[in-house]
Amino acid sequence: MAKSLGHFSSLVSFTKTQLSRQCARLFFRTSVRRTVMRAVPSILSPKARDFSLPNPSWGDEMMRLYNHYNQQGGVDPEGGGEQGGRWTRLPSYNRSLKYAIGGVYLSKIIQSKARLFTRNIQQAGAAFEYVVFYTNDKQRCVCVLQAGHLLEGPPGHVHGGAIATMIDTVTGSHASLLCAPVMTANLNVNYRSPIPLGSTVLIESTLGEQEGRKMFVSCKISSSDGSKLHTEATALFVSVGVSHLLRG
Ligand SMILES: CCCCCCCC/C=C\CCCCCCCC(=O)SCCNC(=O)CCNC(=O)[C@H](O)C(C)(C)COP(=O)(O)OP(=O)(O)OC[C@H]1O[C@@H](n2cnc3c(N)ncnc32)[C@H](O)[C@@H]1OP(=O)(O)O
Repeated sequence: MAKSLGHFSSLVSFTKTQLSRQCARLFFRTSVRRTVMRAVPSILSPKARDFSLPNPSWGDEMMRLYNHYNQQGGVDPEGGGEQGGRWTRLPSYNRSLKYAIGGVYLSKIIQSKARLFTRNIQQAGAAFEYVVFYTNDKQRCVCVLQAGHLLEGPPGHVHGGAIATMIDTVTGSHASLLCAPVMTANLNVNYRSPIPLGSTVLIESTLGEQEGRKMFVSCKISSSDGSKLHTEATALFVSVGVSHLLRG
């Protein structure tokens, strides 16, 4: 940690203008894919905790579904063939914006106490316990969510804002796989049936049309056995340049 802080501190002296200029140059020089790959080692530092791995708070259903999707080369039960049918787990940390843009960090965010909204509660199992998997062709993502007791809205059920948060997170992570960074431009949610607090549900995200910087993603939440539809949603993500994030 001290080592990485030392690394960041050498960048702290960047002015906003200098940083914006450098980021813009780097953004155009490198492809987004390469940018993301360069960021991966810093995200995957040995000291960072991956929150999408099992912990003792995970119930039987959460574990069952985790094991189902996590099996190496596990095949999607709905088919999809070799190409789209295998699932890969997406690691998850408590900082979303450790974006390293060709080695230049967003220092004003790094210096803050910012934490990823869905990963900021210490007590395991109290809030959002989830893991996201994506297919090889990146057309689909599935999230297994166990909704903890701190997410209560209506008595005994999950708060609608918490549901929207998870939809934004899953569809946003999905869009980020294809073109990071992205921002949510539009999110439409239809709540069909309440989600019992403590239950485990499946959040499925499907990539729709892509038009330039725009990515349309649809999403549904169903009970873990698929028998009940809880929520349907559509989202629009717009890919942005790093300078957009620095605008403040
Ligand atoms: C190393 C990195 C690794 C990466 C991997 C990360 C892993 C993932 C990690 C953790 C996952 C967490 C995932 C969480 C995800 C959460 C995301 C959020 O919650 S974002 C916060 C809420 N959103 C905002 O605050 C946006 C505010 N709005 C804006 O900033 C702008 O309006 C923006 C960027 C959306 C668009 O602004 P413009 O100036 O860039 O572009 P313009 O020209 O306005 O729009 C572009 C196109 O989009 C359409 N558009 C824009 N907004 C629209 C809207 N609301 N409805 C319909 N169309 C819209 C426009 O009509 C235009 O379309 P035409 O190109 O003309 O066809």
